[in-house]
Amino acid sequence: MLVRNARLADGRVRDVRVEDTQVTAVGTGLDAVGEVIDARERLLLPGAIDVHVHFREPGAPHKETWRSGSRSAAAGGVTAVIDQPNTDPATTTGAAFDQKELCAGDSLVDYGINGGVTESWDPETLFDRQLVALGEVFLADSTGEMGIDGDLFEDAVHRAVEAGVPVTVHAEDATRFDTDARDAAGDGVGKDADADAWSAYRTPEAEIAAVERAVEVGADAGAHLHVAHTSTPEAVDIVADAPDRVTCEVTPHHCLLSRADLDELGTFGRMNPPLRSETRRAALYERVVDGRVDLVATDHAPHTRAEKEAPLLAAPSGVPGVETMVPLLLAETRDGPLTVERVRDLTAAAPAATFGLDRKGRIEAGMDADLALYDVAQTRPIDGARLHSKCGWTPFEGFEGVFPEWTTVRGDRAYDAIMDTFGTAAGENIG
Ligand SMILES: NC(=O)N[C@@H](CC(=O)O)C(=O)O
Ligand SMILES: [Zn+2]
Ligand SMILES: [Zn+2]
Repeated sequence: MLVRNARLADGRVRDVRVEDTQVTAVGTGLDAVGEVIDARERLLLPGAIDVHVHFREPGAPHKETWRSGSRSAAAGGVTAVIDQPNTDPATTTGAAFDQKELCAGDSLVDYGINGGVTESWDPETLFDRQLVALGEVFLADSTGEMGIDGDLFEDAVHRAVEAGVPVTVHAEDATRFDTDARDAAGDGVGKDADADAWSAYRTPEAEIAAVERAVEVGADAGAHLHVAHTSTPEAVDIVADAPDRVTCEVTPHHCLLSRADLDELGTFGRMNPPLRSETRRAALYERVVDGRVDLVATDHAPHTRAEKEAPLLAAPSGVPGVETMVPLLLAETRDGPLTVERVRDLTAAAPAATFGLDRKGRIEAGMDADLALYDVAQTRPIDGARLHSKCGWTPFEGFEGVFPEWTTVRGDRAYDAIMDTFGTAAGENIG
């Protein structure tokens, strides 16, 4: 196929030739091969790589399956995902890894699988598999109750260094949570709940202290340490001041939502780490814009509406996001502070570089033909009912988004917006 006259993120207008699974040329006036797609006035981006998703299989297919989650990804311009280990069973042994890999066979997009750490993990068999990273390693309980203590964390980091894999960490220190604030939560349900109590409970200091400690452990061990879903500017600054092999990600929800939105969101806005003050949100987003933050990832954590329609302390933590990440960020290039190049780097080039995915993240000859085409002039309000995740809702209801016209995974059409249809191609393990 030949994508003719596409605008690339840096503003150049180029033809992009795709043969079989790869981009074979980027240039002007290229000879046609196969189908020719007129991409004039359209933006062509490398498929985004979401390094932090929870696709829920095995264990909770009523929340999400590899099929539904990967459709949601493709419809949002995401062509590869990395799945986290808090499934059931947790991905803490070789056998559990194999079980997840079977489920991931249903994925429409490429995928990596991370390995998890609990008291009962089996590092021997786990490191025998093709992990992308160890993690997210939970330093405090979140969905799946996989919080571990400091000694086990140090041990796990050392083993990861021996195995040559990065460590992704969920950094919150539960000893610094404000349990009185949690216990003061009323019994309102769903949108009527006092969800701000969750933000008061899981304090900024709990994240800052845990990131400080994790970075120390990682640096001492010579690890590649990646801090998941950093939600405070202070934590980003600790990572930015650490050696090069310490990296961090920030989610769209921590950039675009704050405690001020919790009246509206109620328990649908409960997640870990929680939404922060408007002041911290703005300072965090500033760091995403100026390059102190390495990359954006969604922490796509779907739970059903019925599960979220509960009192604050009974509702599960987490929000979906894999389908809305690139659309929201591209909308922010129209009237917000981001440039299209920065969006490309945050969602594709940097995730690929951080996790060593050599054939992904850039549009160049020899790279996988993971592509998404956008008309940045066209935004539409995000509507939870039209998204493809099983959960059927979004914390970004009504926000403007720039959605892809189509997405390809290694040269195959994975998503076509005109008919809202999906391809049949199978995603591959990139671990
Ligand atoms: N972020 C969340 O609030 N929840 C995540 C787990 C996690 O990333 O902590 C989930 O799996 O539901
Ligand atoms: Zn987490
Ligand atoms: Zn997560």
